[in-house]
Amino acid sequence: MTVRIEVFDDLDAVAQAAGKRLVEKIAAVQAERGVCSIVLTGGSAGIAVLDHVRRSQSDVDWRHVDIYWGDERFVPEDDGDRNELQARRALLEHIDVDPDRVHPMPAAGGEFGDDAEAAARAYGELLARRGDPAPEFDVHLLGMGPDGHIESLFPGHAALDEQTAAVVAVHDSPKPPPVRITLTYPALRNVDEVWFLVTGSDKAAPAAAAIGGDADVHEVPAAGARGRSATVWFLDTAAASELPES
Ligand SMILES: O=C(O)[C@H](O)[C@@H](O)[C@H](O)[C@H](O)COP(=O)(O)O
Repeated sequence: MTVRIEVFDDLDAVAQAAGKRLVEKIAAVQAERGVCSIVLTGGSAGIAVLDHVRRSQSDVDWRHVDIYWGDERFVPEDDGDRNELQARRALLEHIDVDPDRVHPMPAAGGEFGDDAEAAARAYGELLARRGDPAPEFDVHLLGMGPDGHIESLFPGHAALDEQTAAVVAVHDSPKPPPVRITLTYPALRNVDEVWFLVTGSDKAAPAAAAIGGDADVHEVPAAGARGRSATVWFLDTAAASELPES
C-alpha cells in the first residue's frame, strides 16, 4: 500500500487539487470498469472538494457513479447539518446522477423515525447487499477532526472496537450534532484508495501521528484508515507542519 502526502497552501488549494484528482480517478476507473463507487465525507474540506468538482470539466459519466456517505448527522432531511444536503447543494444537484446510485444515510424523522440504530442497521443492510460487509469502494474521502476523528469515529468511543457491523449509530458525538450514523473500520477494509482532506494547524499533531503509523486508533481514529492500494493525504502547510522533514 502506497502512502502519498501532498501539501498545498490552504484549504481552497487542497480542495481544488483533490477535486481535480477525483474526477480524473473516477474517469479512469470508468474507462476500466464502466462504474465507480465513491464515499463522501462531511465537514468543510469534504464539501469544498465537491464544490470544486462542480466547477471542473470532466469526462465523468455521473450516471455510472455509486455515491455513498461515510457518516451522517442523524437530523431531519431538510436540516442544513445533513452531509447529504450539503453535498447535493455543492455538487449532486448540478450533475446528472442516477438517483438509484445515490445512497444517502437515513434521516431522523424519516422511515425509521428517531431510531438511529434501526437507520444504521438499514444502511448496513444496503451495503451488505453490495459486498461483505460493504462494497469495494474505489475512493473514500475522509476529513479529520483536531482530535483525529474520521467520519463519526471519535477517540475513546465504542464504535472504534466494532469488528462486524459496517455501520453503527453514535449518540454522544463530541462534535455536534450528538446523534450520528457512521461507517466503521470493517467497512473501511474494502476501500481501494483512502483520501484524507486535512487543513489547519490544529490538525498537525493528529495528522503526524496518523501518518507516522504507530498511533493507537483509540486515540487517533484516523490511524486506522488506509486504502488497499493507496492512502493519500491532501494537506495544507499548517496541517503538515509537524510532519518529519522526510
Ligand atoms: O460529519 C462530519 O462532521 C464529518 O464527517 C467529520 O468527520 C468531518 O469530516 C471532520 O470533523 C472534519 O471536518 P472539517 O473538514 O470541517 O474540519
